[in-house]
Amino acid sequence: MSSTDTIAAIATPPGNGGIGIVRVSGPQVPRLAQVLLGRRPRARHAHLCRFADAAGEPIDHGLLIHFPAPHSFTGEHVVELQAHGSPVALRRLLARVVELGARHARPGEFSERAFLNGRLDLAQAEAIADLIAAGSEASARAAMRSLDGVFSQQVHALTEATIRLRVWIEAAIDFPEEEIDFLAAPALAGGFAQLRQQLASLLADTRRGVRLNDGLHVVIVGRPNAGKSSLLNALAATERAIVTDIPGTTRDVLRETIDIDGIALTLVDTAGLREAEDRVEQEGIRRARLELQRADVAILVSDDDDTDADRVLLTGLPATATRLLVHNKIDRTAAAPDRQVRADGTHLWLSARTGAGLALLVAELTRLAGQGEAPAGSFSARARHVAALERAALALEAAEHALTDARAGELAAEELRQMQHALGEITGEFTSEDLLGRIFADFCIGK
Ligand SMILES: Nc1nc2c(ncn2[C@@H]2O[C@H](COP(=O)(O)OP(=O)(O)OP(=O)(O)O)[C@@H](O)[C@H]2O)c(=O)[nH]1
Ligand SMILES: [K+]
Ligand SMILES: [Mg+2]
Repeated sequence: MSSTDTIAAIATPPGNGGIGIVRVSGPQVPRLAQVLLGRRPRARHAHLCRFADAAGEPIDHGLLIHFPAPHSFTGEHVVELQAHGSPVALRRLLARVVELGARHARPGEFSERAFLNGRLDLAQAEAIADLIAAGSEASARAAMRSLDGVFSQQVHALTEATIRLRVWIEAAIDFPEEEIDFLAAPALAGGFAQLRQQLASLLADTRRGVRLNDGLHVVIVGRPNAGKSSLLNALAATERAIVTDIPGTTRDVLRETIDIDGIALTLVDTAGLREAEDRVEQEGIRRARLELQRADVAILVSDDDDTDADRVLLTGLPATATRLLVHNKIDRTAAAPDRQVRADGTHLWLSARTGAGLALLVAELTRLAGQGEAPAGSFSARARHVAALERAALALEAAEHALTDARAGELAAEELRQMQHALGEITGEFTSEDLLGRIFADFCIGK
């Protein structure tokens, strides 16, 4: 699949720097490079070049490197123009390239072409964006492993195993008159068990990969005035959130990222939960509940003034999140900092105002972040990969049921086909334009 148009973009970040690069990809590149250089460039050779506009007026001096198709990042003809990192000069250089027949690239369009030309699969392309966006060393290492194909290889191995099982079942359906009933063979049950285990292990690694990538999502909720914003400020050691003694002070969702042991932790402060009359506050409460659904860790802050209301809030916490129940303002009662693990979650007694007991909470968060601590070989992943693996797990379960409960071989084979499809969505063997559009739109321009 090769594109008919040629794309161009400034590939270096905006601002002034030592070097800036204009990248161009597509069929017009050989002609365009020849015009810029004044002769045919040699492949992968750094030519010193005087870049000039149509009238011959110099734009900058720099290097021109031609990567002929298919040995380039995109798999197409690519030329890189390395100039000085002057935004004005780079814009002029880009304008010159556009004048010569290229068009402005959309965000992620180079990577999209690399994917469409089979230079890398979809999970690898996503890893490029994740590497660029990595906020910690752990996440950068993990993204690099995904870019190297560590994650994709495991998905492929699982796909292969799925296909083997499917072929077995389809063969058994096609030859029902065989002496042996292949659908009841112990080897088949063994194959299912192995596949199930392989999938579960990949799902666990992928979930950790998402956490490495996105960090831990910690959402702070509670009644108005419980001290949620005070707690965010104390943890982040900033005066990020407004704190007043007026209930309903926080109305929007506030985020602050902190780093614990190389894992990024996103702290989210939310509007106090209550029956609000005010429309703005109601909207804040709605957003707070939405945030809660995405939480890895939910911190329910209370000041023990209305324990009935807190009990109601406790039942509203999502089952998927780890619960920490913070009893704030111990300075008012002179109680000592404490930690107790109870049936409904881990309880902590502290004071956001004086900082007493705050270390207990930090230790708790460190422990939770540490669970995501990457063993050697961890790769980065995205929520969409987890969703695909979960769909694969459902299909696998259905296939096994179809076979053991109803001996419905055709149904089982169909479910395994669904499973294979779900796995193929991760690496991009099966995609929709819509999905590709969404993925690459989040990339930077020039990548
Ligand atoms: N004594 C004492 N007061 C505290 C403590 N933490 C917060 N407060 C006070 O409690 C009041 C409310 O604090 P906020 O942090 O604004 O509470 P909130 O939960 O964010 O409130 P809303 O945003 O209105 O829902 C303020 O007057 C704080 O100074 C604490 O540990 N001890
Ligand atoms: K308040
Ligand atoms: Mg607040």
